[in-house]
Amino acid sequence: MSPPVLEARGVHFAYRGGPEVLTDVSFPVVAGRGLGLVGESGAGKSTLVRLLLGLARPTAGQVLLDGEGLRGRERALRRAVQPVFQDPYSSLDPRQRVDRIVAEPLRSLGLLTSRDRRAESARRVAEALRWVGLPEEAASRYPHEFSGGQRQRIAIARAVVCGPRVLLADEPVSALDVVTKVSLIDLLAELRHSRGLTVVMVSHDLTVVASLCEETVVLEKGRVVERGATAAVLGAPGHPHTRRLVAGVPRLPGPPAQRTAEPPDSG
Ligand SMILES: Nc1ncnc2c1ncn2[C@@H]1O[C@H](COP(=O)(O)OP(=O)(O)OP(=O)(O)O)[C@@H](O)[C@H]1O
Repeated sequence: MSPPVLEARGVHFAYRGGPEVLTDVSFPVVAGRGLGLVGESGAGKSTLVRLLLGLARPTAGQVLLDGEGLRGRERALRRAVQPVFQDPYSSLDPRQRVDRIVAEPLRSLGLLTSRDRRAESARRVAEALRWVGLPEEAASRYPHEFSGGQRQRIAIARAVVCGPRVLLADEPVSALDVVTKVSLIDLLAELRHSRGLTVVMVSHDLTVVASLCEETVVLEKGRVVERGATAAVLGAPGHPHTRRLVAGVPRLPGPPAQRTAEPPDSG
């Protein structure tokens, strides 16, 4: 059996001089199975994302890509795992045009190999923009010319342009209004199928996790307190922390109860 595409194995982490913020965290990311990372603010989700992206090293334990440690494999990791961050305003360089922003992974990973690299880059950027539902002419514009939802699409185009296997999304929709949020979730679901992407998603919003992820890992104060199939973890939570998270999901009020029809006046 092939190893998980990505795995945290006995991961511990402390920021310099600080207390441990992740303790013995282990879980596999199985190719094709979306994984949600949930937990209260400060639980360590974003820190874990940084470790999974190789932006910081565990103080003990390991992050594995295809069953092997990351040391010396930074390029393979970047090729396989691409991030999408929360804030579509700060994550795109306002001085660069969209074509340059989206092509960045192609350039930095040395993936433009044909003789006419400009043409190859333009073709691949146009293709990525199409995958995320943006018109080709978006390539020649600047980030400030787009709405928040469109900017997040640009960030997703940049993430998928190099054909990664995993999209690691840290609160990718939490800065957006509900309608835009739903359309982006639909886009991520579609990319999962059309591009064969495995999505790992950090979200405060359990409904987002439930709609996109087959597996869920629940973190509390840097420890995994529950993990498994999302339907089981969120549907019938076994740990008090998960029960609190589930109980905190706001529910829309139902339609007003229909007034029972008055019996016809027989009088
Ligand atoms: N750069 C840093 N230096 C020191 N401590 C940090 C740093 N970043 C985060 N922490 C601490 O690490 C712990 C975990 O933070 P982290 O941001 O990973 O949690 P989180 O679950 O992503 O929270 P949120 O949902 O609010 O984003 C917290 O106690 C936080 O204060």
